Amino acid sequence: MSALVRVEKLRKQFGGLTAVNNVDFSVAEGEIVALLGPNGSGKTTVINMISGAFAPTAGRIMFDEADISGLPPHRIAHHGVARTFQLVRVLPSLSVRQNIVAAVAFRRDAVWGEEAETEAEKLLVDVGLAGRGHEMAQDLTYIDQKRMELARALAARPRLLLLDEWLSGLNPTELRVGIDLIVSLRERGMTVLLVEHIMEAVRALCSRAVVMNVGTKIADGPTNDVLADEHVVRAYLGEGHA
Ligand SMILES: Nc1ncnc2c1ncn2[C@@H]1O[C@H](COP(=O)(O)OP(=O)(O)OP(=O)(O)O)[C@@H](O)[C@H]1O
Repeated sequence: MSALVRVEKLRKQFGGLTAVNNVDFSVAEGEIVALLGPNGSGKTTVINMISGAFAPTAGRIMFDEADISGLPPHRIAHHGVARTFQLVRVLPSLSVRQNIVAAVAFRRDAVWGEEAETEAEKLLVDVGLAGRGHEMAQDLTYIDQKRMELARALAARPRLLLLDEWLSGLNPTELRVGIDLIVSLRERGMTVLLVEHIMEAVRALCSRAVVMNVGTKIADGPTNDVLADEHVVRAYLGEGHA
C-alpha cells in the first residue's frame, strides 16, 4: 500500500516550546491509524499542521506525493483533507441540512441548489441522520451534532479524514454508535488518522498506532503491539508501571 499522507521530520516550535519534534510517520490509503499520546504530547499540533491551521517550523507533509507543508487550510482541503475538531464546530442557527449544504458549496467541485440538497440528504443517511435535515443544529443532542459534523467533513469528499477526539464525551451506547459509524467509513475505503484517548475505540478501529510523548514519536506499529510496548505504558502511566 502506498502512503496517502507522509510526515517527514515534522517539527513545530511555539516560542521556546517544541510541541512536535522530528516526527515521521505515514498513513496508507484505506488505513485507519491512531495518533496517541498523553495530554500535551503534540497530537493536535500534528493534526493542525496536516490540515494547515499551523505551518510547520521544519519538516515536510506529503499528500499523495504533493508537498502540502504550510499551505493554507482551504488549499489543503482542496487536496482532499478534511477534519473534525476536539470541540464540535457547527453553524448553530442553521438547520442540519443547511449546515451540510454549506459544506458542499465550499468544496472544490462545489454544487448548489437542488443538487446540493440531494447530496446533503445522502450524507444525512450515511451518518444516521436520515429525515432530520429540517431540525436546527443547536437543538441536536451531542452525538447528533457529532454526526452532523462528520457529514460536513464528508461533504468535502475527502481522501483523508482527520478525527480529533471525535468520540470523546459520548456515553457507552453513543460510543458504540460512533465506533460503528467509523467502521462504516472504513468499509467504504476511507483513510483516517484518529486522535483518540478511548482505547476501546482504538482497538476496535485502528490497525496501526503511532504514539507521541512530549513532542517525540515513541512507537509506531500494529495497535496491539504498540499498546503493550513498555515505553508506551510508561508514557501513559508514569515511571514504575511498565
Ligand atoms: N497555539 C499554541 N501556542 C502555544 N503553545 C501551544 C499551542 N498549541 C499547542 N501548544 C502547546 O503544544 C504542546 C502540545 O499540545 P497539543 O494540543 O498538540 O497536545 P495534544 O497531544 O493534542 O494534547 P491533548 O491530548 O490534551 O489534546 C502543549 O504543551 C501545548 O500547550
